[in-house]
Amino acid sequence: MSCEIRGRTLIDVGSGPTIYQLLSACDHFEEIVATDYLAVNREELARWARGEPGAFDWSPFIQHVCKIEGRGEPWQDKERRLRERLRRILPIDVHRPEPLGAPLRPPADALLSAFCLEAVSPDRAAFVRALAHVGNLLRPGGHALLLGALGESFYLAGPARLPVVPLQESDVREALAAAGFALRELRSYAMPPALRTGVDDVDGVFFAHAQKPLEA
Ligand SMILES: C[S@@+](CC[C@H](N)C(=O)[O-])C[C@H]1O[C@@H](n2cnc3c(N)ncnc32)[C@H](O)[C@@H]1O
Repeated sequence: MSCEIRGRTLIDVGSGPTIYQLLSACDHFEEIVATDYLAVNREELARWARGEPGAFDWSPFIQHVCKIEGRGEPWQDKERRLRERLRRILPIDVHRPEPLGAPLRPPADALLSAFCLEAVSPDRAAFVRALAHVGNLLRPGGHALLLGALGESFYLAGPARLPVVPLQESDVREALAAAGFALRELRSYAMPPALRTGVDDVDGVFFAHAQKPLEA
């Protein structure tokens, strides 16, 4: 993560039941706010944060992240740090202009969202609106880091076939501009054949770093 992306609060939009996306980010913020629409996902995250028996075992993922970060940090230290910093797990609906139901106080220094906005938006116009809504959680000058699917129209979650709005890189670029963000970096990666397992029809993933402009 770029050394300029740090601060007091990071909000993760549509966390699901997962923490992989927070493992490196948690070193750069005092507080992590996780969010999800579904109570079942928030409860699973809370079980992990409390270290309850039976919660999903993220330790192999934490060990792997420590290895690729290459600082020789014991993985237990990172696990402890993320648990300490993950203080709030809140309900969210990105389709509302006020996604948390009330303003985040203080607004976040950075926003992270992985595979959420395109998965919950029925079309590109709704994706743009969702981006603008989550932008309301950020302070002026705050950073948005988005990870998402390209060219995906569905994914399977157990027996459910969930629709996704298929995006091209140009759609991501245009949506960020239309939602009022300044694009800093956009990278795309093609999905290697070995990862095309049939649980979705994703073509690739994008990584976007954008910034909310400073107020005039
Ligand atoms: C594909 S999952 C991604 C979860 C996680 N970020 C990850 O990378 O694995 C999309 C998430 O969006 C959540 N979601 C569904 N509707 C939503 C809404 N209206 N607002 C915010 N999140 C929503 C789902 O509950 C789900 O956890």
